[in-house]
Amino acid sequence: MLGEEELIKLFPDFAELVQPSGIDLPLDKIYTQESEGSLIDNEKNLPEIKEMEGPVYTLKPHTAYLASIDRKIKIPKGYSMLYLPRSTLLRSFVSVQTAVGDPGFYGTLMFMIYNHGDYEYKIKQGDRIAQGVVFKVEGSGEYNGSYQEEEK
Ligand SMILES: Nc1ccn([C@H]2C[C@H](O)[C@@H](COP(=O)(O)OP(=O)(O)OP(=O)(O)O)O2)c(=O)n1
Repeated sequence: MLGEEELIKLFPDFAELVQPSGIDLPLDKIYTQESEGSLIDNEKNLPEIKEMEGPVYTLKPHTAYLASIDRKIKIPKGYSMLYLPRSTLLRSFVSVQTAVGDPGFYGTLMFMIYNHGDYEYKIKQGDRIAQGVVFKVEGSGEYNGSYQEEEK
């Protein structure tokens, strides 16, 4: 796992968010689900989503949302990221569901937030919701999937 000094060099856009062994990831926007979706024979049909009005978002009980992370991220080739929820959210009955950040990925991270509680939960744009931890990958390939964006 990489520490602060390496992370600042590899993720300069996130310099002020670097922690001793990871990078804090701030919430940008929250989206609601607006239609059905499917995954059949690797044919993806993502549900339509609608941006909620911010900057303070109210998460209804027992409801799932998508959450985009502030600023685009570039994961350098040879490194992979895993995303873990901020424990304050877990202590508040809210989970952040994530997956793997592949070597070479560039774009906006999109996580799922679920309010497991019986009460509403309020969260503001800019607040940190997860921490990314970075690992060196031996013999790494490079991501070129459907969520890759073009670097400017
Ligand atoms: N919770 C997450 C986890 C990852 N990613 C980003 C970084 C990953 O490098 C990229 C692709 O993630 P996956 O490989 O998990 O996605 P799929 O396998 O579904 O997509 P593809 O078929 O394009 O590989 O999406 C994301 O936006 N949100």
